[in-house]
Amino acid sequence: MTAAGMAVTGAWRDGDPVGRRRFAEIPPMRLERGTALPRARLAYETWGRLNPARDNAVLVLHAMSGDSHVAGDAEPGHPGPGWWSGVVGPGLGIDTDRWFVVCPNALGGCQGSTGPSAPASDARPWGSRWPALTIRDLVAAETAVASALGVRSWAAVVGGSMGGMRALEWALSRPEQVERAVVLAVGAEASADQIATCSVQIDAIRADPNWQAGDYYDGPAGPVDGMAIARRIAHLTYRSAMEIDSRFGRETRFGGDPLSEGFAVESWLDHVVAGLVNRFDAGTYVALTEAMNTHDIGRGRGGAVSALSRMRARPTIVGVDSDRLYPLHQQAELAEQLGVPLRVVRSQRGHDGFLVETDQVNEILAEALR
Ligand SMILES: CC(=O)SCCNC(=O)CCNC(=O)[C@H](O)C(C)(C)COP(=O)(O)OP(=O)(O)OC[C@H]1O[C@@H](n2cnc3c(N)ncnc32)[C@H](O)[C@@H]1OP(=O)(O)O
Ligand SMILES: N[C@@H](CCO)C(=O)O
Repeated sequence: MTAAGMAVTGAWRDGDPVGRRRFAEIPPMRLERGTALPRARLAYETWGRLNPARDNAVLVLHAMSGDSHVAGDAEPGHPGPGWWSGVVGPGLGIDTDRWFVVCPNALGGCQGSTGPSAPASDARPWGSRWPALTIRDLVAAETAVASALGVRSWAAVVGGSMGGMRALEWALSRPEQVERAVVLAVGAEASADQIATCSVQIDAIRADPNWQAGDYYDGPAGPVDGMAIARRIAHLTYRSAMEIDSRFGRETRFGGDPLSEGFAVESWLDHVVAGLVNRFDAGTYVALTEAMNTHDIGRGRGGAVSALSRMRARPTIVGVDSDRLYPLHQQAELAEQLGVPLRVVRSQRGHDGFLVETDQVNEILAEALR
């Protein structure tokens, strides 16, 4: 299970290939907890064209480990294809022949946006000095991208999981700027179960001696073992027990003796976790996971029901029937409170169903954007 030999941080660094990323400067901002964030930027990518009326812009928001590369092939700076390349593109659910699609890397991220691995004013990584964020801070930062592009309002804000948290917050905090909100695989607030699951992941990273209180960037090794454990925990919550059991059963690593070589499911976890650890920064993992724990659309708004009653955007609420992390009843409650039908993705793939069930997601998105 050792992650020895992995990179200290998978964060994007100045000098790495920029690819199609562009950058929006964020003016100094006051974070929700009162801390000042002096200077920051968001990396973003766009597809399609903003029309002369500037009314065809769609903001797509990624989940915790995603980035700005929502569509297209692998390219310099992005070793894999876009994380929703089956959903965003010409003729797809978010049709880039019609829509001007914008996808920013979240504040606190590690793929070009300012986050713990990025240089602070003294040119050293923020590390332990990085301020705690809320989901509302992420949304406040994203307004800089709209300003940079001259987008006054979004025809739609679309996101799943942590992206869905931000889509909800965009619609509630800036109602005049969001015409449609498409919210997938999330609820109105982080539940105790979700907070607990996130907290043990943070604990695993912080318990790694190479975490160094968040100031590991100059050291020989980052907290790769802690992050590998965190991602194992997370990945299991992203998939369903039914899928894992039916895919792997008691199959062994190499088809031989289970008493000597262990199980195929362990080898799968090793593989998917190594991918994440190599491309992602532990400081960002902690910062964004903590931000997800703050998710609560009702905070300061008289509770979730009161908040939702003020929604002006046309909502589409989508859940995955086998999601054990953000279970379907949470989307059912959102849909009921908003008075819209719940859209259900049928899948064995659990929470990740919103990423992989592209046919169903395309159909729902095409309808939501019609
Ligand atoms: C909205 C967002 O922004 S999220 C951002 C995108 N998310 C991520 O990138 C998170 C990490 N990735 C994932 O969670 C997943 O890859 C998904 C959800 C995107 C796609 O899931 P799937 O295609 O079902 O991948 P799955 O979990 O089956 O893993 C397949 C990999 O495991 C490997 N694998 C399968 N069985 C085994 C095994 N027994 N031993 C070792 N490796 C195995 C496959 O070869 C494949 O490898 P590859 O990805 O290098 O080609
Ligand atoms: N697999 C996705 C789902 C999280 O919601 C991710 O890693 O971001």
